[in-house]
Amino acid sequence: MGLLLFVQYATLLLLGTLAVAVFRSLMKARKYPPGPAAIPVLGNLHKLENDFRYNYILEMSKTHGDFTFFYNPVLSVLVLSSYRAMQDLLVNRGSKYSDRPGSSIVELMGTGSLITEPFGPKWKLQRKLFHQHLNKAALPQYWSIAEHEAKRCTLRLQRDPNNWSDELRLNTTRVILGITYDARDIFATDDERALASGEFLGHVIETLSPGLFWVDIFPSLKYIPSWIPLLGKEIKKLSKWGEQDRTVIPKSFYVVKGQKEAGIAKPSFALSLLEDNATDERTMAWLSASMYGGGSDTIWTALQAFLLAMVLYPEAQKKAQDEIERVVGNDRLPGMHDRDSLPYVENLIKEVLRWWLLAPGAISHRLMEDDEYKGYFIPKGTVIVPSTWYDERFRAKLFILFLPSCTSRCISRDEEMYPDPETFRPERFTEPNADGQLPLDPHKFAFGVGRRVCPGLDFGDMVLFSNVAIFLATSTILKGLDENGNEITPTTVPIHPVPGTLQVQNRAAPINSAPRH
Ligand code: HEM
Repeated sequence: MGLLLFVQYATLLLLGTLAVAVFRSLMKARKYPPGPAAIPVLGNLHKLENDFRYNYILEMSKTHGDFTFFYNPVLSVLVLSSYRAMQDLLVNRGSKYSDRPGSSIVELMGTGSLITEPFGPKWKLQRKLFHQHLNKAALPQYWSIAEHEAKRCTLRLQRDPNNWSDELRLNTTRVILGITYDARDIFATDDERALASGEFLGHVIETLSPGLFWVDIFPSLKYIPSWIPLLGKEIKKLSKWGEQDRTVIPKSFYVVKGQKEAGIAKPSFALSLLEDNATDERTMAWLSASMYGGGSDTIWTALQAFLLAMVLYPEAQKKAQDEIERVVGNDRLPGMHDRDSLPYVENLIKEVLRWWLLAPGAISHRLMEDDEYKGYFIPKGTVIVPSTWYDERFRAKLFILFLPSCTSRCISRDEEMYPDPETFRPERFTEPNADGQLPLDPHKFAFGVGRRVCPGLDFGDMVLFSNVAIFLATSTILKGLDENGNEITPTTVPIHPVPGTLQVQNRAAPINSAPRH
């Protein structure tokens, strides 16, 4: 071995030893929250990549308690596994824990949305505008559109249950784009506006997956020329997404603006923003786009979960149908005014939210300053994951990343709170535990916790009720049959059952009758 080579090896060895020593002293000096064992330099975040599965995190939370820390020198992740930890950090320390990852990506793409907006005054204003239109008192104006679409969807499902997933998708798209832009002329899921909104949502989701992009970790990389291998490719991809979204997404908003100027605009969220001159036009356009971003996939998924639960748990379906028949009768459809008189249906909706909620809107937060919790140090910039469920779409490319998909999966499987948690049982919400407490209403976590809690909660819940009540009053969903006449039992994972696995039968209330308002 030449002298030069020897010196090189020796230097490397020295640097390595130094790195390990620095790492060890850092880990010692700072008492990080519990997590799997860390290795020098990489920390332990790489463990998530190996087996970032719901079970793995559940396992971790059993070992480490309410929170598990995945350390890495450039990006750490704190997974919150209990409602208590979420309350402590996201609610009680909301001013520190309400930022989002991904802001440098959004900046690079030149897009926007309430979902990705960094915590601050601009975010606050947008929340206020959202709230003005989607608060509880504002909801009655949307009842008829939600019910109309629920009836339309049910009718189409009765005619062709094979297409159920697309029909539910179309239903939520028409409701959301309907209230946002009065765009009700969407008749298929491949409508340009629906497709563009769906793609935009996909981009938002990826943007929010912490560490999926290097530029999110090192924002100055955005200046890297696109011809540089690997990193340049990332910049190119994000720039292309940005261009695509910027070209298509604001279009619907400007259609409404044109209609307003021509005096032919019908009431919509976008029109109200324009009439109130609520903020600058660009922000209004992206804020309107956030409606679809936040509301479409979430309601769609909850409705799929509802159908799946009805197929797998026919006794729950029957009980809900009996209640509707008893309270509402068979001459008309159930409406929002009936809601308080339908406790079983109400609990069924809670159970849907608990049992299977894949909320792509379940979004991680970013800690804005160093913090200490229960004696542990949590560094500024740590990504806070108030949920612990894996979804393929959020899979990270690099050893440092991943993301959650659902705020509720772990809490929803808390056996103390929800005994036999994998079973769908609406009755559980009427059964007090040994301390006389009823189980936590899943609305309290399925829509997020803290200052960034879903601003579409009441609206989304209203759309869910309309669909569930109208569907159950008019239809029964059954397992489909294979070519030999044998029942097909859809699986719960993945959530989407294959077309052909369901049958929908007409029943009781006539679909064309009106709900009572
Ligand atoms: C079943 C229906 C829905 C579920 C389960 C759901 C769930 C969620 C969750 C878990 C979050 C993240 C909260 C957090 O970061 O802590 C969220 C955020 C959000 N949701 Fe929803 N959502 C639903 C419906 C809707 C609807 C109908 C809209 C709009 C019309 C909407 C708009 C939003 C927006 C804009 C955000 C981001 C808020 C922010 O970052 O400040 N969501 N949602």
